[in-house]
Amino acid sequence: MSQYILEARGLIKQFGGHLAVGGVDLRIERGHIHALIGPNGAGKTTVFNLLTKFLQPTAGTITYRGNDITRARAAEVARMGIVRSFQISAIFPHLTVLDNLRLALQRKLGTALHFWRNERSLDVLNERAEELIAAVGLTDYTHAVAADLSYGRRRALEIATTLSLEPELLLLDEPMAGLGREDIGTVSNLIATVGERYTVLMVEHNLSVVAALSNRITVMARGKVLAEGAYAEVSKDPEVRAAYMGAAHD
Ligand SMILES: Nc1ncnc2c1ncn2[C@@H]1O[C@H](COP(=O)(O)OP(=O)(O)OP(=O)(O)O)[C@@H](O)[C@H]1O
Repeated sequence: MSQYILEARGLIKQFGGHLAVGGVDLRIERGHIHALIGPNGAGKTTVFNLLTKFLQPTAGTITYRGNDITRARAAEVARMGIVRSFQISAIFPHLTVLDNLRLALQRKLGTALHFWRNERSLDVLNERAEELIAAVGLTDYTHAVAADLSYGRRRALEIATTLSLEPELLLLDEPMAGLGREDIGTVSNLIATVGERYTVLMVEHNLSVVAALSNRITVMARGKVLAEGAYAEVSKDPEVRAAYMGAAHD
């Protein structure tokens, strides 16, 4: 078994005449929290869209657990265990935390019509929902309505609904976006915990969070990979500093 759960080679995405991703190689090691960073417009979201098959690459290959998924469909790769948070795991604001989880689990089982007839399967569902709620630290909020939760707890709920799909590779799209300082600490700790069980690839602009959480980072600028490695090394790279970190820290 390769140490890399996902490998992208020579990824290119052209939008009309615009080269959004211009030949990106990316390797995600199993068990790592890997961050994809770079200034606005670098191509990070486009890479996420290519990996999750929301977009088809103009050229290049993507291999997941040794399988070529370059031409696979989004639903297929999700079933294979590449699950993206925040875009697809919409939560229902008027439902409780428990009901959001039950719904997410029910969707996954695809037994919407028959499910509620069988009380035992309902119990199994409740048990799993409660496990997931505990895993993201929301047990005290099990019966709270999602809309009443703080932003940080809502994000925790989003992570729980994503985990309900049993991912192997979890893609987090700017998990700190819109959070206040206190919530950043909570969600950051949660990602660290989640990272003990799952491989994580995250796009994140908050460099302190990236520095604290990531085993490895890839820096993109203008559609290309500028550098890759541990945060401590990469953050010293003059080219990276000039393109991104220097600008962010000055
Ligand atoms: N659907 C599209 N059609 C045309 N151009 C696009 C499309 N999606 C992205 N682009 C362009 O591709 C480039 C890369 O965009 P992308 O959103 O991937 O960058 P990003 O690194 O995620 O930026 P940000 O940090 O601001 O989210 C940008 O110039 C953007 O305008």
